Amino acid sequence: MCTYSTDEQISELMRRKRIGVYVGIDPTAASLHLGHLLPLMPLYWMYMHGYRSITLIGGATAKVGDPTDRLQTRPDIRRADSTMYTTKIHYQLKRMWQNVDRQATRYGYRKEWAWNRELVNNSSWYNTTSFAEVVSRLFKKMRVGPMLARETVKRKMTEGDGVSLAEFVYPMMQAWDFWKMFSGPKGVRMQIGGSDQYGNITAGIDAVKLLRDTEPDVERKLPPDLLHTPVGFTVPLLTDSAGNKFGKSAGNAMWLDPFMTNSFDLYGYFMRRPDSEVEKLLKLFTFLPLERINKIMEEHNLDPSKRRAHHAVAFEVLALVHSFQEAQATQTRHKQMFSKDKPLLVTPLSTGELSSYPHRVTPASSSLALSFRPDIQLPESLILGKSISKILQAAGLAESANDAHRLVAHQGAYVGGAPGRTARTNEVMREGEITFQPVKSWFPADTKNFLIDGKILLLRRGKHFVRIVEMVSNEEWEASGRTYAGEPYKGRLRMLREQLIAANGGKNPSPPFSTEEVARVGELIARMEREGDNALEEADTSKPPEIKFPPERSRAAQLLDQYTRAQKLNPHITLSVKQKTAAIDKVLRDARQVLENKKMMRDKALAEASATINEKEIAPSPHEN
Ligand SMILES: Nc1ncnc2c1ncn2[C@@H]1O[C@H](COP(=O)(O)OP(=O)(O)OP(=O)(O)O)[C@@H](O)[C@H]1O
Ligand SMILES: N[C@@H](Cc1ccc(O)cc1)C(=O)O
Repeated sequence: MCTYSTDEQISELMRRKRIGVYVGIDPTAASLHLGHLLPLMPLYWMYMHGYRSITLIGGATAKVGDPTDRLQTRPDIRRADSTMYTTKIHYQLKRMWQNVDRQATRYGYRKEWAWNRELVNNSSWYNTTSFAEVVSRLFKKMRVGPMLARETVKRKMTEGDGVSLAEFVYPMMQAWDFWKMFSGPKGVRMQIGGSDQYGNITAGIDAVKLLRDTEPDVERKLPPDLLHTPVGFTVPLLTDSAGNKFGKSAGNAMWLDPFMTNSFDLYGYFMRRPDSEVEKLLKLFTFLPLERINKIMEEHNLDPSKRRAHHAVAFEVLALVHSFQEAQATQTRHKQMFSKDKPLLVTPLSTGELSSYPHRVTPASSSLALSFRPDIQLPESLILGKSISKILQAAGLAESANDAHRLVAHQGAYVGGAPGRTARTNEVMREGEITFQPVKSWFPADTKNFLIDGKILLLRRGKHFVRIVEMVSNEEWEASGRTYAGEPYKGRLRMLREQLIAANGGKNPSPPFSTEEVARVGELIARMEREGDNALEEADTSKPPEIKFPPERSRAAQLLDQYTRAQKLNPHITLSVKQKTAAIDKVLRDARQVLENKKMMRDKALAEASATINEKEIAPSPHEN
């Protein structure tokens, strides 16, 4: 770790004052990634030791884009995307903060009054600070020479596509954030970042000192002593095997969004790390005390093939990023998959997977928040033509239209827009900032007043369940073959039934699907949603599951029963008809295989039985003669 103040100064500052500390992240992609955890871990540690800890979303800075270590200017982000990224990252950070509390309890830390955390967005001050203020307070005093001498600026100017004025002042925007939180009640004294942020953080420290020392308002002037000294530190960068920084720009990120990198793959990433790295990873990525890490390493070294240390780090990261239950479920699946006794064909649904289905909308459940897909698409005919209750239901935020009505009546649903306004008078929220107002019943035609960039609608149930709805044209929706909850003439039951029949050559399967088969369809569809068509291939390798036939009842009643179960397992299907049919087809093939095996076995058993009978008939009985 590298500090921009001596270690002694920093220790003394932290000993004498509960300083505020922050990590900033620009929402320039739809998710955080593993690399972000590295600066966040020391922030979390400081939180657990009573320092005011702040995660800052760079809603304003993202509009410029940090040029550090880049040769090409970042492409502009469309407003709709930037709203989506900001919202998603906001809720990811929020969920991780909740998990930090849970992990801290697991490790015996007791939450105290001093534990203080905050999630802020720099748009909140950039949208109100005047340009003249920044120019006169900061730009006027900053010297261009040292800024021009920065390696990253020189390289981009000579080897890259040049440096725009906005990019040139980017470090000053970051510095202004530092100053805002340094001089205000947050009392921020420290900024943490990856080692690529060294230049920005040191530039920030210089700027904060300058702003502190040139404060014109005597009432606000802070003394230049240790307690009012900005400091910073950087953490090493997480790199891939070729030494490239892990991140969005390099295109090698392991995303923390389970829909972008599923839990199984995230776990697998840690399982594949070389033995030489794993101890370091345990120290960087977990809250395990050092003695525990030493113990784990001792046990690991006794039999490295068991990869004990790898499992430990993978488990801890998943518990922090997703949830403890998800970590447990993924670990079980991983062990089953790679255990020496052959893998199960159907890995059990994890807690997260099971709770991902909107019929379980219970805002208190954390694992639901994990698998609750925040970004979805819905057609224009719904968004612009139907009531907000219908939209809430279709977005999976309400179980039924009635539930949605109740929700709206009790002001439990929110829509992204300017606070204090109504559907009639709403103004789109300020760029880079995410604000909500309670949903009130309004005419369907008014929903358009909440559309950001003409196509994004933000909806929220309670505090945590957010949906970023992208409105697509009706043609696109039809072509995708998707359905939404409550869509007229497209009940999932009806569609699934039609597809099952279609997959069976136009006839009702005979015998009808068993409960296990229907469950498998549901599971395969859920996995395909997350993993793509690979889910089918993976499941292909071992023997099909044992199928129990349902008791004799009317075939129609049984079918209906099974479709209902399938729907419950996965009512929010966003796969195309083709993909769903493929899943069903696969289950049918397996079922046929089982039937054939059973038939073969039955034939064999019959043949053996008849041979025995024949033998009996032929062999003379001991009593004969
Ligand atoms: N691979 C990584 N290892 C360590 N820290 C990282 C890594 N990637 C990002 N960070 C840190 O996370 C913080 C926020 O980074 P941010 O998302 O704003 O940019 P970024 O991920 O570096 O983006 P890009 O890849 O587009 O440059 C910074 O402190 C940055 O140094
Ligand atoms: N510049 C940082 C993000 C950041 C933005 C604003 C800040 O105040 C701090 C950090 C990065 O791109 O990695």
